[in-house]
Amino acid sequence: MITLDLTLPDTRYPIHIGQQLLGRADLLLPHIKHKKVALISNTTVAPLYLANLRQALENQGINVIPIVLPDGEDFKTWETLNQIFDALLQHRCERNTTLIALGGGVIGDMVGFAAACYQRGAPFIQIPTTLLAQVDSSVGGKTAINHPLGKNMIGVFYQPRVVVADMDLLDSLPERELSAGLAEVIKYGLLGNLAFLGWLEQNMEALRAKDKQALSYAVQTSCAMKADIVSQDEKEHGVRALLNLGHTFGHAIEAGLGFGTWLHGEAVGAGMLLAAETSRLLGNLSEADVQRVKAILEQAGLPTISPDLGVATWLELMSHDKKVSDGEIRFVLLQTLGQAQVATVPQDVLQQVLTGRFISKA
Ligand SMILES: NC(=O)c1ccc[n+]([C@@H]2O[C@H](COP(=O)([O-])OP(=O)(O)OC[C@H]3O[C@@H](n4cnc5c(N)ncnc54)[C@H](O)[C@@H]3O)[C@@H](O)[C@H]2O)c1
Ligand SMILES: O=C(O)C(=O)C[C@@H](O)[C@H](O)[C@H](O)COP(=O)(O)O
Ligand SMILES: [Zn+2]
Repeated sequence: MITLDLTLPDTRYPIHIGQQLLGRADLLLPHIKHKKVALISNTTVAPLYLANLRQALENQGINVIPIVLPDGEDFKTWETLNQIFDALLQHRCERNTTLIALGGGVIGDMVGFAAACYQRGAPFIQIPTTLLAQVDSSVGGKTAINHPLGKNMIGVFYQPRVVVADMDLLDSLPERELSAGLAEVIKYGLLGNLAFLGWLEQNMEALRAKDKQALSYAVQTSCAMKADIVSQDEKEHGVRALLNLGHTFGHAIEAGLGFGTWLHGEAVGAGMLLAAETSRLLGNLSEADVQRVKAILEQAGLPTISPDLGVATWLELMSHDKKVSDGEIRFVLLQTLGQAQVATVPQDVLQQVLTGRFISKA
């Protein structure tokens, strides 16, 4: 096991990465101050892993309240959030009851939001069970639910007390979900670490075969980069926006097609290619660079052609992006491969991208 540290002005927390960690109550106990926890998961993950973790905690004298939510991005809503609050209140959970998120990014984002709101702030712990959640969503404290008009529109920044990423939990992860997680991993290479991008190109087969060493290295490198960025800019006033590479386009795909139609990682992957194409049209990337981005997405098993939403719909959806400032859409683009920046894009360039070769013609 290796442990990274995320240090912020008001808090710091460990990110444990390794194998056989799910039963390691000793990693959680220092962060659980009262002897009651709400263990929150979904109908897919709970049957696989909830009992194991529950037993480990109960063996230490912890009272565990299991809460099992419906599964899916389309359940990242007020209604599901309210189910958490109903259960917490019915079981007389207190302000000091720790909420544990056991699941992918949807569970993590909702449990974090619930924890931030419940009695004005209960402690919470992230136990990410997808690659995407292990490399990205469990770290950094962005929590949210969706709104029909846009992704993650209602939420707060609220940090977990500890993150435990167990590579063994990925054994049961479907191939499509693994690929979706790889999109966020590739994102780190593109936005700030060219050497890592090269490593990913060399090791993509091992990652897709769920080689534990390769996965562990990818999770460590991703979390180290995210922790470094978040520690400089917790609330996204500056450099943290770079973690949004591909997301302005990607969130439009998710909302435009209906949440859950394309996976978040798939939409981000296709969005990163649109960002690369935009960067080429602005003179920053070469055609070879764009083809390199396309190739690594294909290697990861990700789609590279975005749905044709129609330019007006694209623009309308992207106008809700959280980086919009004074009505102007701000994109994360590439200066070179391995270096990102936030920039606006002239309308004619945007029009070209949204009707171009990476948009479905069907
Ligand atoms: N807060 C952040 O910084 C941040 C970062 C990236 C993404 N996100 C959010 O995360 C969400 C996407 O997360 P995700 O890709 O983990 O999706 P997800 O949470 O929907 O999980 C994907 C699917 O895999 C299942 N699953 C989870 N773990 C499993 C396991 N070990 N074995 C078998 N099945 C398993 C889930 O039940 C679900 O069906 C999006 O809502 C996105 O907006 C947030
Ligand atoms: O942690 C961040 O910052 C990110 O932007 C990570 C993204 O991968 C993630 O999808 C995030 O939820 C998107 O943020 P949003 O502010 O655009 O909703
Ligand atoms: Zn993301």
